[in-house]
Amino acid sequence: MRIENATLADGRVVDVRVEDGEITAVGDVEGDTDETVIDADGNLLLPGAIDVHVHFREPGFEHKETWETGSKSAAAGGVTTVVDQPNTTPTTTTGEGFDAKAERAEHSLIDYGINGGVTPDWDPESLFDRPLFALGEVFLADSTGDMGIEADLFAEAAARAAEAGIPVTVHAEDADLFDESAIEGDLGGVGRDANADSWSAYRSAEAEAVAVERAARVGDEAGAQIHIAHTSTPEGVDAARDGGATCEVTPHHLFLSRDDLDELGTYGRMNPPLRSEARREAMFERLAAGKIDMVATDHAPHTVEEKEQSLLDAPSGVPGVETMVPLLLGAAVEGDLSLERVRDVVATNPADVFGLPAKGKIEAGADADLSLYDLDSPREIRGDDLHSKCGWTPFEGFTGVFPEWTMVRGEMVWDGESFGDVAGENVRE
Ligand SMILES: NC(=O)N[C@@H](CC(=O)O)C(=O)O
Ligand SMILES: [Zn+2]
Ligand SMILES: [Zn+2]
Repeated sequence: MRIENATLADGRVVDVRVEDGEITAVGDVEGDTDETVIDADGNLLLPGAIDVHVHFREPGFEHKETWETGSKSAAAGGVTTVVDQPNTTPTTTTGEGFDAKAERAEHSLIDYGINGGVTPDWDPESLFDRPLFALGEVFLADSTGDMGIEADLFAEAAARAAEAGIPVTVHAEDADLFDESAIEGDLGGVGRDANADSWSAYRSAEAEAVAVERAARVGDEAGAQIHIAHTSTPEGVDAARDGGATCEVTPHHLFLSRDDLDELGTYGRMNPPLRSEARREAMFERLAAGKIDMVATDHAPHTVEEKEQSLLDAPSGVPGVETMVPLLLGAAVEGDLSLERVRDVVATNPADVFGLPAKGKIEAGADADLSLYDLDSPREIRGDDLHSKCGWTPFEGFTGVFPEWTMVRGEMVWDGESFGDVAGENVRE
């Protein structure tokens, strides 16, 4: 197969040859009359995005998402590799738990990694026996699934991960610094009528910075590679960098703030919570300046029915895997971010940090995980148009640039209208 006349993020206009699922040449590629030709029409060709933080909910919560619906949503948003988190039922904290998830993951249309989690009753021996992507997300405070652990168990987990040579992804919030008084009294009605700003006051910014600092220090002492999940504050990002850890930011912490909670209500409840507009801007600046390693979505779908409850009863989390690249490209079109930066934070850097040499780049020898974008055709984001099972988005009405098509290892998984019959593979096997 030959992709003709594609513009890369660095501005080069090239042809790309794809053979047996791999990129074999980039540049002026000799024409071959026998092969399939895809005309890129001068549009932007990006390496498939790698989202190292999704919750595809299977096994256990198939009413929220499945590997099939989650991976379709990802593909339609230009994501070709995802990493799933352990707060499913059973939890991915034992070899058996891993196997149960691996069986479901065979329904994925895109490539994937499976993280192993830590709970007091985990079984590190059998868990580390499996092809883990990373240890994580390790919850230092309770979130969906109530998998928060104590300090000594975290230290033990970091030591074991160091021994096994795998990174540790940490959900860093310190529950001792949560402000319980913020969630007392009248928190409004259900759904969009709830006072979700209380959630942001409750799970304080300080609780993140302190936990990040500790995670980096404990990881350093254990000799473990620490990656901080969903940093939501500039203080958290700076603490990660100072402590020698890498970090990710979610699209919702880049594009939404406490100012949006009036409208979002419980649909804007997530952990860590939305922050002030000033902190959101500071996060965006750090991303643009190369101080945040990657964007990862923390795609955490819950149904409308579940969100239509009081602030304390509605579960935490928002979907996002399909809108990550579209929103970032929308920002690039506005001049807020360079295209190379978008490429780096969604593909190149996650591949580097997590050791995926065949992924995240457009060059000979890499997997042909690719997406094509027409930057002249941004469109309005609407929950109804997206493919997650949950059926809603916190970015309703925002503008995004969606892919014309997406391929995984040379196979068309999304052609802009329908999904191909592609079998995703575990990137660690
Ligand atoms: N982020 C969230 O608010 N929720 C996530 C769990 C998590 O990542 O903390 C979920 O699984 O629903
Ligand atoms: Zn988390
Ligand atoms: Zn998460």
